[in-house]
Amino acid sequence: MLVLAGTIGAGKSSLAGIVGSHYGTDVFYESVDDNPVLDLYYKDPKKYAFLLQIHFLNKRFESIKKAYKHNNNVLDRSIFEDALFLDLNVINGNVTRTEQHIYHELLNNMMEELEGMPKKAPDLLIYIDVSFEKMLERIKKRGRTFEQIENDPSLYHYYQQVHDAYPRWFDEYHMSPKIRIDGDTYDFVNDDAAADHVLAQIDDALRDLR
Ligand SMILES: Nc1ncnc2c1ncn2[C@@H]1O[C@H](COP(=O)(O)OP(=O)(O)OP(=O)(O)O)[C@@H](O)[C@H]1O
Ligand SMILES: Nc1nc(=O)c2ncn([C@H]3C[C@H](O)[C@@H](CO)O3)c2[nH]1
Repeated sequence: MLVLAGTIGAGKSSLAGIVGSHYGTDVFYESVDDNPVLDLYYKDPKKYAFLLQIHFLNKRFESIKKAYKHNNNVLDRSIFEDALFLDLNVINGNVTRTEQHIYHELLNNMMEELEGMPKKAPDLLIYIDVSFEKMLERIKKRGRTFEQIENDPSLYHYYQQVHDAYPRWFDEYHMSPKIRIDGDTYDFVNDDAAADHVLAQIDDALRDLR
C-alpha cells in the first residue's frame, strides 16, 4: 500500500492517479465530491469541524481496509494526517478538548483493528512538499469554490497554519518508510519527463524496501 501525503493542493490526487496507472493498481481517492460536510465546514468551521473529522476518519478507515490487500494500491492522503487538521481545529476553537479526546480514543480503537491485519502500516509514504506560494496557486487553479481566498479572506491564515504544520508532521512520521517529492520543481501533471522522474524516485524507494 502506497500513501500520498501533503498539504492542501500539493498534488496528492494527481500523483496518486499517476502512480496507480504506473503500477496498474487501484487508487482510493479522498472523499471530496461525495463529501456531505466539506463545504459546510468551510462555511461554518465551528459547527462542522468535528463532524468533518469523523467523516474523513471513517472514509479513510474504509479505504485502508480495501487497499491493504495489494502492495501497490494507492491511498490519496494518510489517516495519520487527520490529527494535524484536528489539532489545528482545536487551536482555532472549532473542536473542543472533549471532542479531541473522543476522536483520539476512536482513532486508537481503529488503529488496534489495523494492527490485527496482515499489513499494519503503508509500505511507503510519499510526501509532496510544496511552498506556500505554490499551495495557494494550485488551490486557485483547481478552483473549488469553498476553498477560494477571494470568497473568504480568513482562509489565507488557515492555509498558512496547515502549510506550517506539515514539515514537522513529516519529520515525526515513523509509521513506515517515507520519501519526499519536490512538488514545486516537478510538474508531474503536465510534464511527462517530470512524472517519469518522480516515478523513478518511487521505484527506487520500493526497490530498497525489498
Ligand atoms: N506538480 C504539479 N505541477 C503542476 N500542477 C500541479 C502539480 N500537482 C498538482 N497540480 C495541480 O494543482 C491542483 C491541485 O492538485 P491535486 O488536486 O492533485 O492536489 P491534492 O493534494 O490532492 O489536494 P487536496 O489536499 O485538496 O485533496 C490541480 O489543479 C492539479 O492539476
Ligand atoms: N478540516 C479538515 N480535516 C481533515 O482531516 C481533512 N482532510 C482533508 N481536508 C480538506 C482539505 C481540502 O479542502 C479537502 C480535500 O483534501 O479536504 C480536511 N479538512
